[in-house]
Amino acid sequence: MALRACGLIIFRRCRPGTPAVTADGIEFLLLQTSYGENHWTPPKGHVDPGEDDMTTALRETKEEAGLDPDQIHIMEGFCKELKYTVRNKPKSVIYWLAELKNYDTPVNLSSEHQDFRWLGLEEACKYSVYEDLQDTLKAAHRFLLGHKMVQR
Ligand SMILES: Nc1nc2c(ncn2[C@@H]2O[C@H](COP(=O)(O)OP(=O)(O)OP(=O)(O)OP(=O)(O)OC[C@H]3O[C@@H](n4cnc5c(=O)[nH]c(N)nc54)[C@H](O)[C@@H]3O)[C@@H](O)[C@H]2O)c(=O)[nH]1
Repeated sequence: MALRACGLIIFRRCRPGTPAVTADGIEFLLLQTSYGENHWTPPKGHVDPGEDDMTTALRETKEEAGLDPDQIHIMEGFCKELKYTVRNKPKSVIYWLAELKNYDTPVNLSSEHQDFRWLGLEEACKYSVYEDLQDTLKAAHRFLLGHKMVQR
């Protein structure tokens, strides 16, 4: 059976009236593992037995980034599944998209990660290296640009 993991692509938008760090004001959160290849991904992790996918995504976001469900807003209509192979086993990762409500909310890492960055799309794609994750970030970015009118 395929390994299954779920997570959240967390983004934040610059505060109105302050200079944007990126051209469009959108920044994505990536975490760097403290083990293995020290790779960068959004917060995510394995689904525990009996756990539903969204519960996993929220739990891992809390454990890995220190962000509570009430500090983020899940964007309706965006969900992507990535399929890749880890140690010769198929793995499926489901990502939803979530906005950090307050730009200044601090990120608190667990021992599983050694660093984090808020990055514009171009930089986020450089850090994430995997083509499928890059495509997912680009899709999330396109989705957000289409949602400009409902910016909260
Ligand atoms: N010491 C040590 N310990 C480890 C290691 N490994 C795990 N632990 C322990 O496991 C716990 C983590 O548990 P959770 O948090 O529940 O799970 P996940 O978040 O799912 O975490 P993983 O890191 O297992 O899974 P991936 O991120 O999927 O990376 C696996 C490989 O897949 C590739 N890869 C990654 N992302 C993409 C992508 O988007 N696209 C593509 N195409 N490929 C991608 C890349 O080649 C990468 O090397 C930790 O606490 C550790 O104790 C390790 O090597 N050494």
